[in-house]
Amino acid sequence: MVTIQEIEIKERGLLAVSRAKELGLPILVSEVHKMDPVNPLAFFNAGKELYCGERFFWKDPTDEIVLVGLGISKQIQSDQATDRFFHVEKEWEDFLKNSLIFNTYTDIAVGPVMFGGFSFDPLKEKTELWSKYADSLFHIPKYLLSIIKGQTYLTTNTVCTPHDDLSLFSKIIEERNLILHSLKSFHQNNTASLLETIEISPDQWKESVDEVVKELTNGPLKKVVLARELRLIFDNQVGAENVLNRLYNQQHESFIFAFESNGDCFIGASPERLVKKSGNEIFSTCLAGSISRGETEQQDRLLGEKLLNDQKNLIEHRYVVEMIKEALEESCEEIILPDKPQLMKIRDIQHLYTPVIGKCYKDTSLLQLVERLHPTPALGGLPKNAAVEKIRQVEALDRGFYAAPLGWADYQRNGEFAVSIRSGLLQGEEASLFAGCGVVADSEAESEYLETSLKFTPMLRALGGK
Ligand SMILES: C=C(O[C@H]1C=CC=C(C(=O)O)[C@@H]1O)C(=O)O
Ligand SMILES: [Mg+2]
Repeated sequence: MVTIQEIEIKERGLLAVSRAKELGLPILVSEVHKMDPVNPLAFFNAGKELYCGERFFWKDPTDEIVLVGLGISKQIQSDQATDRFFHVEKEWEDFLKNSLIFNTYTDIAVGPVMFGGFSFDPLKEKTELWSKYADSLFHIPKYLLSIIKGQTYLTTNTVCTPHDDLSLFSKIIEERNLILHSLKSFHQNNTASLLETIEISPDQWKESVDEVVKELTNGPLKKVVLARELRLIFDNQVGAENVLNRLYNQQHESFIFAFESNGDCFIGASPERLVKKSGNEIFSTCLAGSISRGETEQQDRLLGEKLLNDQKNLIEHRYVVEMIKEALEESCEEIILPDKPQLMKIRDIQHLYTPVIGKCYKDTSLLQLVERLHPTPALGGLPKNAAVEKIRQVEALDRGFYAAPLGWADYQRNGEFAVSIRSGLLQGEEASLFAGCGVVADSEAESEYLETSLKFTPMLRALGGK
């Protein structure tokens, strides 16, 4: 268990109270403690009573970084479309400016960390579906569990206003003890059964693929990613912890994420990194081009070989590589990427995959990189702006946070964003699942339709529908 140095916390509290009064501003006090190992799912679950609707979960594919946040000590949110990445970064940096950070550890992703993301397209008309998520939305949690390369840390973030006194810190100690004492291992309880699965306008979607294919043949558009929705109806509230637990066990090779906001939960298992920044090292992923897994080892290998040699999929992939390379070249003094894609095999699907690494210039920020990259042609298309406009016009779906950057940034300018695909939005007794595919001049509506069906599988299974 964590050694809770209550006296120390109160001393720090005094310092914060006097600083907040002196500056007339809210002050963040952030403290990091090392802990014995904690099951991250149990930590998420421990917040069910006190912090339901204010939790997040993140795990990268290698388990190097696992983050679980409970409560909201500060929220950064806006529906502003212009310069949205810049504004989030500015608010984050301003918030950190006067903070008191007590962190003696060198690992990344401990101390003040913001978690959240952006909508796919802030200019698309918002529907009721995504009314609980602002176009830019980040939470700095009250309690952050960070498991970094197997080491466990607990960060406690307290925002102290000029009107607060020391009692604020006594309350925090009490609350924290409550969470730590309620950490018991998580047991799956299946309270919601699937009643109905509704495909949202599949014929209309196929028609839009045909329409886009015609345009692609005549240029200048080269690729447009089109997405659709599957709506699931249950007999009871769908518990985020149950779905998360299943994704964690069933899709462990992916980024696993959950992000609650105002009672809804955006959740998924994405295989695709947008960008990671650790110091000045940059990692990105080109992922586009898909085929199913085989039933036998041999069939699986043949399918993989077919994908590696398939012109339509190679083109779909090449557009992504070209764009990511170009975007990163602007910010990096050096980038390295293989000249041919390899296969990424995950539970239900295999993809063409090209990893990219780079070294960015000293003054490059993570959100600048996110802005340059989003959306890559794996989610938007090529050319970028024309493709996003086309999606805005022809796609019936309100994508919200689907296919958009979701991730974390720490106070030392490190962070990672995945592209939130293979995802769904839990809303009480309903869930909306999203899947899209890269439409190029050689695309056929029926096979793109089947590809999107395959991409629903991981979320469907986690929701008990497979
Ligand atoms: C847009 C999605 O997948 C993208 C990522 C990998 C492969 C893709 C494809 O082959 O079409 C898509 O570009 C999705 O899963 O919703
Ligand atoms: Mg595809």
